[in-house]
Amino acid sequence: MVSEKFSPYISFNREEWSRLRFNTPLTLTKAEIKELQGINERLSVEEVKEIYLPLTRLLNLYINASQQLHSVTDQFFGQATRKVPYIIGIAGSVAVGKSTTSRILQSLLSRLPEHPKVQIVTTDGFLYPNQVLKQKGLMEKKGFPESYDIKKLINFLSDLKSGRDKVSAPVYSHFTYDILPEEAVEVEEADIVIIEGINVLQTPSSNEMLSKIYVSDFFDLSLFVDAEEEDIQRWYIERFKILKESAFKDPKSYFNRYASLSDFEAEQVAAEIWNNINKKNLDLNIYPTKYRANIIIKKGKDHLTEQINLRKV
Ligand SMILES: Nc1ncnc2c1ncn2[C@@H]1O[C@H](COP(=O)(O)OP(=O)(O)O)[C@@H](O)[C@H]1O
Ligand SMILES: CC(C)(COP(=O)(O)O)[C@@H](O)C(=O)NCCC(=O)O
Repeated sequence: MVSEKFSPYISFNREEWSRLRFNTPLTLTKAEIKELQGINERLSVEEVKEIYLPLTRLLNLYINASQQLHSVTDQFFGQATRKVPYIIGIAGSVAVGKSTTSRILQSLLSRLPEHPKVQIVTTDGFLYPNQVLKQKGLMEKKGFPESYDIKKLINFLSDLKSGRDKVSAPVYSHFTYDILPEEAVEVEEADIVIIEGINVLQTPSSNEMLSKIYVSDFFDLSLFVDAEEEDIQRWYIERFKILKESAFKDPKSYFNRYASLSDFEAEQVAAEIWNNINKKNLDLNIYPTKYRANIIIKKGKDHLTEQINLRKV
């Protein structure tokens, strides 16, 4: 816990934060609101207006400031350096809403007057394939730090920040529950890249201090999506039940064996996976990274943001 008095963060409740929208030039037409709801049909329009528009305004100011810094550095060198993307890291538990947050920000940031190209890369693509996880005895530890090829992720970020025009990342499928060996996501001439994943604020454990480089060293800004554990568990179980009625029904789905479960049985199975894997990972490896973030978004029971903490320095 960071004590209020000495906290490096300024805290805003929902109302205080929503006032910071001021006159953000972003207005949302009905069509745009519809498009945003396509990201997540349960997303409330108030949440977008009161939380995400002020956040977009702040990110825009940060991005502009970083571009100015880039241009004074060029002046100092007396020559133009290569343009590099602005990188935003988004961390938080499994099922806390990282993908939803990333997609809302992608949509709003790409509407800024400069129309930046915004791409999302999820770090699950850097998990070892199931075959390797099985060999290492890590199938029950998917998402734990040791289940990721962090060197590969660091190399990817390093290529991105060194100004390469085109960088590719591996792809993970929640449907097959494995890496898709034939697929890759290309990041090409992006202005902003959102790196989303449970592990993005983690530091190497002392026995793997081979590299002193952290994933977050490549971030211009980081966000932690936070909520109470009991709420996240509920969202995890709800999502599992929705998947049981949709994706799991496909015989090719990894979880097809769960498609015929009753709702009650599905709740038991999801709670078991949550408690044995994701909750342990949250307590051990994810919550402890929260105060490394520049911005902490704390959501309440119904996914509505209750508090935003903004790092002062
Ligand atoms: N802002 C939101 N409003 C309503 N529902 C949300 C919101 N964010 C996430 N959810 C729901 O919570 C669950 C987890 O969200 P998701 O973005 O998939 O999490 P993560 O990427 O962290 O695993 C999903 O069922 C999603 O629909
Ligand atoms: C692949 C993940 C580690 C990544 O989490 P995400 O980025 O989707 O929040 C997670 O979805 C996962 O598979 N955890 C293992 C236990 C489970 O099946 O939920």
